[in-house]
Amino acid sequence: MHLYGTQSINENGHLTIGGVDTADIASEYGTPVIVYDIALFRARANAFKETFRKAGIRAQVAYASKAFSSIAIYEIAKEEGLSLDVVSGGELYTATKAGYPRERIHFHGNNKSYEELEFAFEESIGCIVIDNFSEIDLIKEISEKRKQKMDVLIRVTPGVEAHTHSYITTGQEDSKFGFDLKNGQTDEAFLKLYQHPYINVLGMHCHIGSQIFETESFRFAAEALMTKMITWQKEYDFICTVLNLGGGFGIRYTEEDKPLEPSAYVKEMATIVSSMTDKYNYPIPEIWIEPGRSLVGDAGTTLYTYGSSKIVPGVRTYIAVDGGMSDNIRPALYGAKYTAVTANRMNEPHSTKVTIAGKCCESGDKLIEEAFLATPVEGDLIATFCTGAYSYSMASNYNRLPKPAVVFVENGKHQLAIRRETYDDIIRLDIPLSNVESGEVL
Ligand SMILES: Cc1ncc(COP(=O)(O)O)c(C=O)c1O
Ligand SMILES: N[C@@H](CCCC[NH3+])C(=O)O
Repeated sequence: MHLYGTQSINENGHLTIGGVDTADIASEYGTPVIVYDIALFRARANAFKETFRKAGIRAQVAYASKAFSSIAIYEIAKEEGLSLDVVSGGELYTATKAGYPRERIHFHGNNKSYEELEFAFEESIGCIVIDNFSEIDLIKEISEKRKQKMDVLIRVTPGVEAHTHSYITTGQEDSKFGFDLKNGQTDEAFLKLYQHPYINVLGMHCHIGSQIFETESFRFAAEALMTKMITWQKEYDFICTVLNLGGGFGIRYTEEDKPLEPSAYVKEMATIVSSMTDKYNYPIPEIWIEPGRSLVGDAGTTLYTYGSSKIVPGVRTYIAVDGGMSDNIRPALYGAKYTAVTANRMNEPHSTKVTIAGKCCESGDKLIEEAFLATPVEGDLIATFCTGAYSYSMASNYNRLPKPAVVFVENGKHQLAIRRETYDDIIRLDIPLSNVESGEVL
């Protein structure tokens, strides 16, 4: 059994995280509940930052907060000195509520609205990552109207195919994100921007995909972007000061996943950047990265209660838990694999093969097709590991299930970070027809 971060087993045979008994968390906050190991998040953040520091590379590590966005996690990211990647007005708003230093906020998105961009200007954020030609027009319009400067990066698709699930690759040419590097779009975007009085092009950005376990694709991407930067120096005497290579660093969901140390990726990036800058006598740019999953993924554990079961003779035993695809869509959406344990009986052999099903009205609502648990007893506390990234942030109210609570643990203490939704939260936007003035009813 593989435990993550501060996870351990106490004298009662219970799973503990951050020195806190998961059975206590379940009884205090109910289930499902997502528990974040904050010490592990801090360690992961530090590992990236330290690698750059030791290599003597000027860098920014931005937390790609689409993986898990909340005021509390932004507060921790801020404490750790991370920059922040946001992809919507909602994430930006959350960051402002967390008091995030505006100069460290980077704004992404392939269809930022006028209002979202204006919000970014109002907040004087650190940089906007421009994704397409319509956005260039909007940014020009807003910056000229406000007479306000803005730093930008140009997002490009370098034509790199990362080896991962096709839905989570983003760097290939046929992608909805960014300007194509090879067909002239990137140059066209650059020419529209680089002499603008209010727009300051810092450099280029790419993100080639997610859950990547090799460094080669990052090398190809860095090489492709550096080559373009060198061309712009020759042709327009323009120097990019930032090279942003995105996120995508893989984590261990199951034993089949073999994640690399942050240093492996950083070394690869640094090697190619320094060899090309040496060769072409180009000033070394700052390297920015945007890890999401690799900062929060394995720091999150979801606790569920096992309620009912069904045996399909000769086929499988389903055990159903009190959450499902509503709090973790990844198995249904990507066929993502997870591991689980019986958190209240950790010392018992985990040798009973079951399928862990959710409670949504959907046959595909299976969290783990083949899980090995202690012989299941109704009421067991089932923990699924590595649910810190893209679970809560992709959660829904399908079947009008309330979203789970989120609890942070560290050094034997626990703290509610997002309260469990109530039924009233779920109906709060509903407008009963019976409320409508008579005469206007459908
Ligand atoms: C632009 C960008 N940056 C960073 C990330 C974070 O990726 P990951 O969570 O795989 O590190 C994503 C998501 O894939 C992204 O689209
Ligand atoms: N949501 C995806 C990753 C998408 C990353 C954002 N570009 C996942 O769960 O793996």
